[in-house]
Order: sequence, then C-alpha cells, then structure tokens
Amino acid sequence: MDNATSLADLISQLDQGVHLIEWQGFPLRIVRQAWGDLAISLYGAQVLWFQPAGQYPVLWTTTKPAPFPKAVRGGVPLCWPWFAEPLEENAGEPFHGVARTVEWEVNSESYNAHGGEWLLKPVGPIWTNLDPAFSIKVAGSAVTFKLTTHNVGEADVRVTQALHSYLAISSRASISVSGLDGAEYADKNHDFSVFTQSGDITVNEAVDRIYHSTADVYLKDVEWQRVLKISKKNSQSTVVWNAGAGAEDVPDIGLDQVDGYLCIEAAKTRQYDDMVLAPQGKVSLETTISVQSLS
Ligand SMILES: O=P(O)(O)OC[C@H]1O[C@@H](O)[C@H](O)[C@@H](O)[C@@H]1O
Repeated sequence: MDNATSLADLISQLDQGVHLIEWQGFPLRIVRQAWGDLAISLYGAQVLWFQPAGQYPVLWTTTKPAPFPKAVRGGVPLCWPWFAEPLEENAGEPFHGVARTVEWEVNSESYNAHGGEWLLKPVGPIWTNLDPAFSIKVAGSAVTFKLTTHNVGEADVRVTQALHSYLAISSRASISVSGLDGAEYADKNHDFSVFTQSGDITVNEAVDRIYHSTADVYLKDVEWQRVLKISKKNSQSTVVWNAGAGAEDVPDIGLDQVDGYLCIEAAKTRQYDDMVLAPQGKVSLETTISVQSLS
C-alpha cells in the first residue's frame, strides 16, 4: 500500500469485512459492511472514519497526518482525562490529555447488516486511579460514542474531557450551525471573554469557542444537502473549532484542508462542567451524530 494513500482511498480498495491494516504508521481496524464504513485507530481508540453507505463521510480526517507517535488529526480524538490545558495538578502534561497517544484494544465487537458495537479499553493503565472505556455504536447512518471514566482509587479526581469530533463539510461557505442561539460562550480567540450567541453560527474566520449548552446542534450543509444532528449526554459544554487562516501553521491541516471540517465537540470543560469524580464514581460522556437529508 502506498504510504501516502489517503484514508478514503485505502478504504475504498478494501472488500466488505473487517481488516486490520496499517495506515501511515497507525494500526487501524476497518469495518466495511452494508451500512457503510468505519475505521478505528487502536492508537488512541480514535474513530477516524464513518461513512454511511452511499453518503458523504460524516467525519473528516487529514490526508497528511503528523508522523507517529503524534495523534492523527481527524475523526474523534479522545481528550482525556482533561480537555485543553492540563489541570494545575498535572502541569507539564500534554494538551488534551494522554488517551489519544496510547495503545488501546478492542475488547468486544459485534456487527450485522444494520450496525454494530465496539468496546475499547487501553492496553494498560494510562492514568493514576482512572480507568476509561470507550464504546462505538453504529445504527444505520447514526453513530454514538461513549467515553466512561471509573475512579478506581481512594481520592477525588478532577476530570474534564471531550469527544473532539471533526465533522466533514463540503466547505465553510456552505454550512451553518443552529441550536446554540442565546447560549453563552467563552471565546478562546478573544482571551476567553464571554459572549452570547445570536442566531446561527457561520464560519468565515477562525472560530474556537466553548458554548455553555446541553442542546442538540444541527450542522446544515447546503452543498451536500444534508444536516448532521449532534446530540449529547452529560455535557454542559459544546466546543466549536476551525483553525481558519491559522491552519497555515498547522502542517496536518494546511490551507488546502481547512475548508473540509468543523469540530463540534461534546465536552466537559473546567468552564462549565462539574469536575470532581469521587472514589468508585463513574462518569460518562456521550454523543450521537446522525444524518438527515435536506431534500
Ligand atoms: O492541535 P490539538 O491539540 O489537537 O488541538 C486542536 C484544537 O482543539 C480544540 O478543541 C481547541 O478548542 C483548540 O484550541 C485546539 O487548537
């Protein structure tokens, strides 16, 4: 396989079934079934691709990932056990946590012509006293991601997190995002100053905002004649991010790819979500992305 093959091309060359394959240095489990295609990277338990049969891809993944061991940019990176900068007690640790750059394994897998379910666990412990699990459920053209955290220690642990979904779009000019009208947001591009959303979101320049909201969000794409509905559970924060002109300095996006995605992330942030997980406590963060036709 040509090492520079895009993920889309690689998948399209495979037969129906389940394939264990390396793509650009990353170990993938690729599932092709009557309902469509799913690619999971075991590095980070990162779903890199979901494309219902006969439809445009739901998730975007870069065609030029940074070399392993950096996380692939795209799909649904798990930001865990913190979102964005590490909490004070973890100073010096990586941005967006440690889950996306460790090895995971598939603990169970089942699928049929209509969907499937996968459960992943890290190969070994990845963070003191916290035990994560990640499940993926496909039902027709909808996919649900659920990240569960169990405090197996004897002390409170502060956690934040995100399901950092990179959603595929035809172009930024063709999309609008509804569902957040009236919501307060902290704007990272303006020193986290707080504003209130008025109307739909359009993306004409860099956007990096944490919305205080539990609402369903709708990403309408006129060119692709579809709406992606993003719903979630146990999350007070919805992050909306596109690098804008700043993509020029991000080699695994670049100005040639920045028009292909918008991140809409179900998150638990220090800004808007309760953070303490008590001993033996469990918390789950869940999001479902479903496709609706515009025509
Ligand atoms: O480059 P990373 O670490 O994957 O982060 C990408 C982006 O992730 C978003 O969730 C953040 O709001 C952005 O500020 C950040 O730039």
